[in-house]
Amino acid sequence: MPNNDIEINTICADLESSKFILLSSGHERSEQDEPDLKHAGKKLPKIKIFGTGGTIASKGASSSHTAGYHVDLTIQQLLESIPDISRICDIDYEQLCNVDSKEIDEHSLLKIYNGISAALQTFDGIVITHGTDTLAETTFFIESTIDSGDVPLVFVGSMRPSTSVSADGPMNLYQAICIAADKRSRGRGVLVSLNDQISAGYYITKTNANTLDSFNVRQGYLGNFVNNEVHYYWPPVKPEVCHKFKLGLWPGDDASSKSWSGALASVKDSVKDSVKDLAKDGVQNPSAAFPIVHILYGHQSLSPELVKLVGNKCAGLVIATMGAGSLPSAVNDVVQELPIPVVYSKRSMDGMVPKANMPKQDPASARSNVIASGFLNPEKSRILLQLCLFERFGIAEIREVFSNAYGG
Ligand SMILES: NC(=O)C[C@H](N)C(=O)O
Repeated sequence: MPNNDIEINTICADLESSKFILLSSGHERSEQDEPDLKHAGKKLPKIKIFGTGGTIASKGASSSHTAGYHVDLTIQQLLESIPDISRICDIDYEQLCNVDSKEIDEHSLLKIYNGISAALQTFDGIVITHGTDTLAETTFFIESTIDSGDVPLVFVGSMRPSTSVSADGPMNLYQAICIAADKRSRGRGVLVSLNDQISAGYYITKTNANTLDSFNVRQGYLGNFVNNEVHYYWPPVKPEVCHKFKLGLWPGDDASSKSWSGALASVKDSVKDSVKDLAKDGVQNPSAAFPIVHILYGHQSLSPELVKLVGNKCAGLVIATMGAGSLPSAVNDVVQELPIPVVYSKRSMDGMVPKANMPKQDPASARSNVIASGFLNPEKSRILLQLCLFERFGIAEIREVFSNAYGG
């Protein structure tokens, strides 16, 4: 069958972007292809697709280059590279930003948060394209801050740029849209679709910097996608241990119940600066700014001076400890003198930091500032601590939140 160009009608309000042509799908259709809901007289699900950049939107110098590429494609161009989906869903698309995910910061997170929050009112499923390097941080943040009810939020990226031989982006995107449109994806919260696997955004971690099989999820994959079929291994479920924060609410200035005056002072300063920047960028909800939390990497001869220096420049600190909470005694001593909460995470990919391994402190004391991260890695611990500080939680409440992840 010839591969004719196909016209897709979308539900964009803007006429200019409400149609696009599939220039070259490279895909011959057959009776067994994706279910044709449109011609079965069924109402098509409405799917919103947000573009944020990443390798999936990148071009390299030649078809054999899989490194040294740059972000260059818009979400509209990405959609033009996938097979016709007009028989299974109506789509609307929007570019939120177009960057390598190393550039995703609090501003971009808020744009993604605001985009998803608004789209939840109207759409049956939402797809977000994203670079893979920090994808797990964004999915953790979104699962922790948005209750999407039944609406699936499917994040997708790729490991090869669009220009490479066997680029994985188009298939990954196609699968993500099919997953978002599939009724069986409802009630599962934030999902990640990559390399034919479906995972929970809360648990996923990037474990390989180069291969197509770049993500790993020790809690197990939720399902897979093979030849236009979505398969789930489990009924709908959301991560039980996830603490939900309400970003829209700024609790005001009454910090009377909190014992962390040092941390709160830093929080206030960082909030002031961030609010200015956010307002400049025209981001809605500028009050939702985040306190600064840094991460330090533990190693032999880690300098207590460095820990002190960094600890005095932030509202919270995460340390990737050696083993299950190990740090040199001199570092433990300095940490306990800091006026901020310090989360002990781990540099090992697997396992957890239990609270039994924290340096001995008097839990009743206002100075007991060390918290175990449980199974959360340093980058997820950082986001969780930021959210706790944003909510102006005191040390006991922060501990309680981390205890969901079996730390505390
Ligand atoms: N595979 C990728 O998407 C990596 C890229 N550097 C990014 O995170 O944006």
